[in-house]
Amino acid sequence: MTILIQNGQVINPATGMNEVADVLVENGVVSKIEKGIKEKADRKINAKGCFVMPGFIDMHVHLRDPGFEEKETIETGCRAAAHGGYTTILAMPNTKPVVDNPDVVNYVHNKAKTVGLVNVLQVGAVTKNQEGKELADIEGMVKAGIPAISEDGKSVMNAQLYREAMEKAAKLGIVVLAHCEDKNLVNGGVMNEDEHARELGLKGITNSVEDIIVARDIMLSHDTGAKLHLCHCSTEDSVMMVDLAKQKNVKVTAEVCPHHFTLTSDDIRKIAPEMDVEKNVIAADADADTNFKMNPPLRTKKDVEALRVGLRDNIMDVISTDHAPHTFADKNTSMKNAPFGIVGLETAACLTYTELVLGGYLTPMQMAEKMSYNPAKIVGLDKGDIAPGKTADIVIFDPNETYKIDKNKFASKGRNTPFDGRTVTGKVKMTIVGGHIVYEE
Ligand SMILES: NC(=O)N[C@@H](CC(=O)O)C(=O)O
Ligand SMILES: [Zn+2]
Ligand SMILES: [Zn+2]
Repeated sequence: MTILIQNGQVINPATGMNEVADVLVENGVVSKIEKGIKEKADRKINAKGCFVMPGFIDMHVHLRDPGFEEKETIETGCRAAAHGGYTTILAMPNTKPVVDNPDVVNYVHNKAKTVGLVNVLQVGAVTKNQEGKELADIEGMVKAGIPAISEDGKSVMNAQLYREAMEKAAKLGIVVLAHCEDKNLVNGGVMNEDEHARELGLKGITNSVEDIIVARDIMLSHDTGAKLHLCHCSTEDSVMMVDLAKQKNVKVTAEVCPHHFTLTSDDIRKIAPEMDVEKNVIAADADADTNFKMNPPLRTKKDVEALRVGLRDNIMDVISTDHAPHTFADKNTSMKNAPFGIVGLETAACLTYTELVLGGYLTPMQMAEKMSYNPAKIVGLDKGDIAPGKTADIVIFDPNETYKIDKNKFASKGRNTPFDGRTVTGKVKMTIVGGHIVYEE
C-alpha cells in the first residue's frame, strides 16, 4: 500500500527539516519528501495544519504481560501506544515471571509480533527475579534481542553487583535504564515529603531518596564506561547532577515523565469520601486520590521548573511515559495501600505539547527530539528519522485541537490517570508503523 501525506509540517530532527511538504510512503518505507508530490497513492491524507513527525519512541512502558494481564496485556498496551502516537516502545521487565532469561524475552517479542501494531522491545532485568542477589542471564537475553537492562520498580542496592552489571552492559553494548531509589531511605513514604504530606497525614519521600542513587549510578557509569540512562527523574538535583556528569563526559542520559513536569504534590486531591462511599464506589479507607500516587512522587514547584528548564536546555534528553497501568480495584484503597504508578501512553503527547511547547519551554523540533529521535539514538535503533529511505514509522499530530482528556476513551486497560477531564491542546490523528496505519482517529 502507498500512502501520500499531503501538506503537513514535516518535523524531522535527524535532517533538521521543518517545513510544509508531502510525504510518500511505499512498501513500508518513506520514499520521497517534497512539495507537491504528484504520484498516485492508495491512500491520500490531508495533513494541513498538522505536524508530521517520526513516530514516538517510549523508553519506559509497563505492559504487565506476562502475569498481570488484568492490568494490561501486550495487545491493549500496544493499542494504547498506537493511540498515543508511539511506533516503538520498550517494555520493562517487572512482570510475573520477571524477564530475567531469554524465554520470557521471546514470549513478549513473539506475542507483540502476533499483535502486529507497534514495535516492542523487551528490556531485561538486571538480577534474577529482581531480587538484587545475583545477575540475570544478561548475555542470553542480549542474544534474544534486548536493547537494555533495568531493575525498574527498584534499584539494585548492592553497588558492587550493580557495578558488575554495568561492566557487562558496557561490554555487550547495551544501555542501563536506572530506577533511582534508595530503598531504606523511603521508610514507608507514599508521596513527596512536604507540607501537603503533613496536612494529609501521609509519610513523605525526600528528594534524597532519588538523588543519592542518581549520584551513585553516575559514579558507577564513570568507573565502568557503561551507558547509563536515568529513568523518571523528578528532582532539581537530578537535573543538576546530569548536567555536571555530562560536563565530565560521563555517558549519561536522562528522561522526564509528563506527570513530573506538569503536576506538583499540591495537586494531590483529597477525596470527598461522604459522596462516593455511599455509592460504594470509593473504598472506605480512601484518604486521597491514589491516581496521583506514583514513583518517584510528584514533587514541588521548584523541581517542576528545574525539570522544564532541564528539558529546554537539553540537559534532559527524553520524555518517556512510565506507563504503569493498575486496575480500579488495585487503586481503590488508601494512599498507603495503593500501588505506585499511573498510565501515560495516551496523554504524553498532548501534555508535552500543552505544557512545554505552548508553555514556551520546547520548540516542536525539540518535542520530536525528546519523544523520538533521542530515544532512538540512546537505544541504538535505526529509527526516529523519517528521511527518504527510512522505515515509515510516522505520527501525524494536530497542534490546533483543544479538548478534555477522557480516560474512558483510552485503549489501555488502565484508567489510573490524574489527568482525566484536564483541558489540553494537541491530538494524535494517525500513527503509521512500517507503512501500516495502526491508529486513525
Ligand atoms: N512508576 C511507578 O510508580 N510504578 C511502576 C514501577 C516503576 O516505574 O518504578 C510500576 O511498575 O507500576
Ligand atoms: Zn521506576
Ligand atoms: Zn517504570
